[in-house]
Amino acid sequence: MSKYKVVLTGTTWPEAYEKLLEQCEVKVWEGPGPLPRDQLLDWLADAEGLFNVGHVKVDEELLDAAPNLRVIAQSSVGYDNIDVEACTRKGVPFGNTPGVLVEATADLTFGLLLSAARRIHEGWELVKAGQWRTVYGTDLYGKTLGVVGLGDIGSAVARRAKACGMNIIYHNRTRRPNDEQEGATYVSFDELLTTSDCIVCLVPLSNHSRGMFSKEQFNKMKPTAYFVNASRGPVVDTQALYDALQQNKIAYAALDVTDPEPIPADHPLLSLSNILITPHIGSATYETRNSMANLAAENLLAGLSGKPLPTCVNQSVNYK
Ligand SMILES: NC(=O)C1=CN([C@@H]2O[C@H](COP(=O)(O)OP(=O)(O)OC[C@H]3O[C@@H](n4cnc5c(N)ncnc54)[C@H](O)[C@@H]3O)[C@@H](O)[C@H]2O)C=CC1
Ligand SMILES: O=C(O)C(=O)CO
Repeated sequence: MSKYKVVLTGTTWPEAYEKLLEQCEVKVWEGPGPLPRDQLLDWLADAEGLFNVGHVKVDEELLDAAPNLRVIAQSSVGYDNIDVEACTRKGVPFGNTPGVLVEATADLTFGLLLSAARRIHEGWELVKAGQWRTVYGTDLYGKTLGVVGLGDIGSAVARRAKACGMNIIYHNRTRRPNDEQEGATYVSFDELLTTSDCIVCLVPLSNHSRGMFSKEQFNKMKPTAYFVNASRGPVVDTQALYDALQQNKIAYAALDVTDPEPIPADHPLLSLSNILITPHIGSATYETRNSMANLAAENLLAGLSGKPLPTCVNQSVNYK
């Protein structure tokens, strides 16, 4: 039987790659740097499957350059880089990787909050500089955590925070009865902003959420507030965040995602003392990234063989 023609926008994990090689003839971009757009479009001319390792933009242009494309699989749960409506219109199922990365991302997100609150990273820098002195932070115990975007990951963060004695409030597009049974309280966005001691953002990037944290929102927060963003950088107005931190409108920010991303070393945010930034590593554990790649490979191989994708975003084209 002839092998399926598949394009990988970058290298993936060995276990998943071996699974693909069993059934696919692959073109994989191994660098240096990101896959050039013209090279990708050229490779897609006869491709039946696209395995999107990063967040390469999938739009009309790309879909028109890939007339034989039967499935797109992405090794991430967020898919703001994918024009899902266009994929659906062209009958191309798209699979992401929900679920498998929840605990790892929740660990990192809560770890950012804890490190910011207790200045763990600052203490380590001082020790390395030969300065053994106390660095004061703030308790999490008894404080109010406001989660904006209480979905799979947000709920896992809330579980961690509850175990640390925090009170949980949330604002969401959908109510979460199970989380409310566990003690979370639904509030308006404004009430969350004005009453939270710590705020964690875990919403998908969309036309609704883009820029949802801007000057108006930071001005409503407590001057003692800790702000954590592990969703997508453009959910936050970066200039507004810089101003809020620089003018002490909020106490501290901890980000795993930025806008722009990667953030340049000379960016003004990096000159501030009340911020901590990690390079989009929420799901970056060996176990989790391997699981994500395996699930993406399952999605791709299912689509190539005309079977429903295990985790398909546009279900209307998942069952042809
Ligand atoms: N930093 C990292 O490495 C990672 C970041 N992420 C980001 O986290 C996001 C959330 O992932 P999951 O929890 O798996 O998704 P999810 O779909 O389970 O939860 C998202 C929640 O946000 C809510 N929501 C959507 N728009 C909203 C808005 N405008 N205002 C308030 N709530 C809103 C939804 O109702 C939903 O409950 C992903 O879309 C991705 O952007 C995900 C994994 C890793
Ligand atoms: O899964 C996602 O959406 C990420 O950001 C990377 O894990």
